[in-house]
Amino acid sequence: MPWWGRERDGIEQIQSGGAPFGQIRILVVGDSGVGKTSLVHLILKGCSIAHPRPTVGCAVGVKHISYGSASMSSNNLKGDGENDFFVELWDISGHDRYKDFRHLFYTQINGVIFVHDLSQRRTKASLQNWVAEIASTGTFSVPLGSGGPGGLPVPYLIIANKTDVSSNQRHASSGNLVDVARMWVEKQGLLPSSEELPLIDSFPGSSSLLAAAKEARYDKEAVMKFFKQLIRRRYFPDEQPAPSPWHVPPVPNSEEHLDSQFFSSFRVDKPVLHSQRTYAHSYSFQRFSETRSSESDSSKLEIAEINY
Ligand SMILES: Nc1nc2c(ncn2[C@@H]2O[C@H](COP(=O)(O)OP(=O)(O)OP(=O)(O)O)[C@@H](O)[C@H]2O)c(=O)[nH]1
Repeated sequence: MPWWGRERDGIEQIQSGGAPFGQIRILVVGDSGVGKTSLVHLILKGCSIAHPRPTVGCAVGVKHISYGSASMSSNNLKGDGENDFFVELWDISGHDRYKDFRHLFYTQINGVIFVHDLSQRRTKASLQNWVAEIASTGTFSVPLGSGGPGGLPVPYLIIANKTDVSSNQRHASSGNLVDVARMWVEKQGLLPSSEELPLIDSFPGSSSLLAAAKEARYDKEAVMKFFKQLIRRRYFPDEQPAPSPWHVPPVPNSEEHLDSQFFSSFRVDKPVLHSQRTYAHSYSFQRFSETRSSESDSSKLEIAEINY
């Protein structure tokens, strides 16, 4: 079958004219007001949003990125080994009024970005509730075989926001989180040297995500790596890095475990993106329903599966 006619796991057919090769879906969740919409706007547009409105239900933004794969090098449209993908960012309202039906948006998830507000400690603690809610009601694309922390079977990223209004908390808590995150990646052998890993203690100085965006000096590389990892997992599983021989410490439901996924540096990337629209559509995909004995399986999650 010719490459442009191949369909696998929802891959969109490629047509001459630049239709995307495929798409991945990422939920952006966290309590109301932590800054999810601001973050999505920043990722999509490369600039801050002055007065974000509270999200009604869910808003979907789409980022268009290129991904290069060895298997595409000889037959891709561009001829340069890269093809285009859509990254859907599903910005879920954190307001309680949507609690009863927001699970309708948890369909065919490839990854999750959790956002919390450093000035509101409870927003970090409540990430566990978000994990549990998504794990128990969501359907997942390319789920991890053994389940993940809290039963969440897809890779995730945690972003701490509002460092400007909580510089004390930031310094008290995030430094060692970044160390742990760096250690993870280095042990994975994913990066030849730590210089290539943009894991710094949040934004430079005491600036916030918004301030950093205003000054156009935020580092988005970690987020882009996350996106590309999800593309690879879905469309090029044969190109996954070799599994790591070591595992996540057995703390699947603890805050510390979530902390260890704290990647918070950003850098400006060319804003290619574009559409943001209100989404009020529910799908009826098959639910992911793998049976797992969560505690033991979760504790053995391969780092390679959930890290960059
Ligand atoms: N000081 C500061 N304020 C921020 C930052 N990020 C977002 N905000 C503000 O926080 C408020 C809430 O931001 P949103 O992006 O709407 O938060 P949300 O998580 O999408 O909220 P919901 O739609 O209710 O779930 C807005 O007034 C933002 O301007 C930041 O880094 N620092």
